[in-house]
Parts: sequence; structure tokens; C-alpha cells
Amino acid sequence: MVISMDKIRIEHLSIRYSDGTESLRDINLSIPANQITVLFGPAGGGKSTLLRALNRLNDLADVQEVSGQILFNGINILDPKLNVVELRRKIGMVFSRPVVLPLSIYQNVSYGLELMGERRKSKLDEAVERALRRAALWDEVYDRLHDPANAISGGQQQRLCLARVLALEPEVILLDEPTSALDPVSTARIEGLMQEIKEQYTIVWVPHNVQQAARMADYAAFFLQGELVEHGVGETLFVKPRDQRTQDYVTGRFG
Ligand SMILES: Nc1ncnc2c1ncn2[C@@H]1O[C@H](COP(=O)(O)OP(=O)(O)OP(=O)(O)O)[C@@H](O)[C@H]1O
Repeated sequence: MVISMDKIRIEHLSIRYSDGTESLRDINLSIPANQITVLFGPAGGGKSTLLRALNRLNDLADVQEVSGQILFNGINILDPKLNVVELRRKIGMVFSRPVVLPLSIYQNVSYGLELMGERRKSKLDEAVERALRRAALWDEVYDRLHDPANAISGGQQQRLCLARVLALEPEVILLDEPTSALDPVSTARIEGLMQEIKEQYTIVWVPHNVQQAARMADYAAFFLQGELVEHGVGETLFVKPRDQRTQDYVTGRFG
């Protein structure tokens, strides 16, 4: 497999919460463009903390100390002067439970664009359709775009959340256990969809189990208690891990 250029470079990143918990210790990791990078490992390893750092959501959490840097297109995401709204447009996030706004299907997708000042109806219509098509939801909702978004199924709501992110034309998509609340059919749809669109984006995925990690990973990083134990090409890491702890985890000896 050809490894493409790095989209994000994490260098010596350490994050400590105010209660003293050191959730990440000296993390060094490159995230290649146009591929799926999976961050996996047992609960409490620091995967969500890292994902949140990538679009500065930790700003809202009880974080006491952050050191190191995260370079995105050569710019340090952690720079206090960075425009966080702009960053979150380029690096979008989908959470484990679909969080739809109490608005229509259409408005859920157009919301971000309207916030950015787009008022032209033709532009909004176009962008909404494009995002819904890309999220493989258009065929299911095109005739009820103005129905409330909470009237569609959980799996459809999760694809709607993805459409909301895609409408902003992000470069990176962060997925924090995006299928943990979904049935197997909806899960397979999201997995297939991400495989289809990954070439146009950079995807960072925290999966909800090790099987999903192995299925989705072009590239994988194994986290244990704040440490990045090992990372590498998914095929290699799951079949022939270098570290005994990774081996024990992927073979189900602890979880
Ligand atoms: N807001 C917070 N305040 C204090 N400690 C926190 C906070 N959020 C996370 N932690 C701690 O940081 C460590 C890493 O947590 P994190 O949620 O990043 O791990 P994770 O690998 O994503 O786990 P999970 O699979 O359970 O989501 C844990 O020890 C956790 O208790």
C-alpha cells in the first residue's frame, strides 16, 4: 500500500486534566491524508482526548496542561491565537450518538453554511443535496427535507450528522465511536460509506471495538493508559504487532 503525505503531525503531545490525570504522554503520530487512521485500545487510553485535541474541543474540558504541538497543513492547532471556528470547519467531528438539531432535515445540513453567511437559496439547496448524497442519505429523505430531523431513524440521523459536517467541505473528519449506538445494518452502511469517501478526506476514527478497528484501519494506532504503544499500517499491525501489549489486546486477552 502506498502511504500518502501526512495531513496532521502530532509531536510530543502531552495532556493533563486538572484532577492530575495525565491522559496523553508524549504522543508522536503522523496521520496520512486520504486514508482512515484508527485510534484504538481499551477505555481510558486517551483516544477521545486526542480526537478532541484535533479540533480543540478540549478547550471546553477541564484540561490543565497541554504541551507539544499538532501540525495541520503546517499550522499548530494548539496555538491560542488560532481561529477555532475556522479550524472546526476544516476538521469536522461526528460523535457517538447522533446529535441532530431540533430543526428540519434540510436545516440541519444548511445550518453551518448559514452561520458562515450563505443566504442564497440556490447555493444552499445545491450544498444540501450534495452533502446528503455524499452521506448516502439523499435517496431516503429527498421528498421530506422539511420534516423534523428527529423523525428519521438513528442510523439515518448519524448519516445526517455526517452530511452536516460534509456540507462545510472539511479536509479532515473525526469520528468518535460513530456506530456505537447503531444496529449492524446501519453500522455496515457507515463503514462502507467511509470507505467510499475516504479518498477525498482524511479520516480519524475511534472505533467501538477491535473488530471494527481491524476492518477499517488503513493505518492504526494503539493507545494504552495515555501511551501510544505502537502505530503503523493496519494490515501489519493487526496481523503482526510488534509489542506484546498490542498482541494481547488484538487477540482478546484483555479489553
Ligand atoms: N474531562 C476530564 N476530566 C478529567 N479526566 C478526564 C476527562 N476526560 C477524560 N479524562 C481521563 O483521561 C484519561 C483518558 O480518557 P479518554 O476518554 O481520552 O480515553 P479513551 O481512550 O477515549 O476512553 P473511552 O474508550 O472510555 O472513551 C482517562 O483516565 C479519563 O478518566
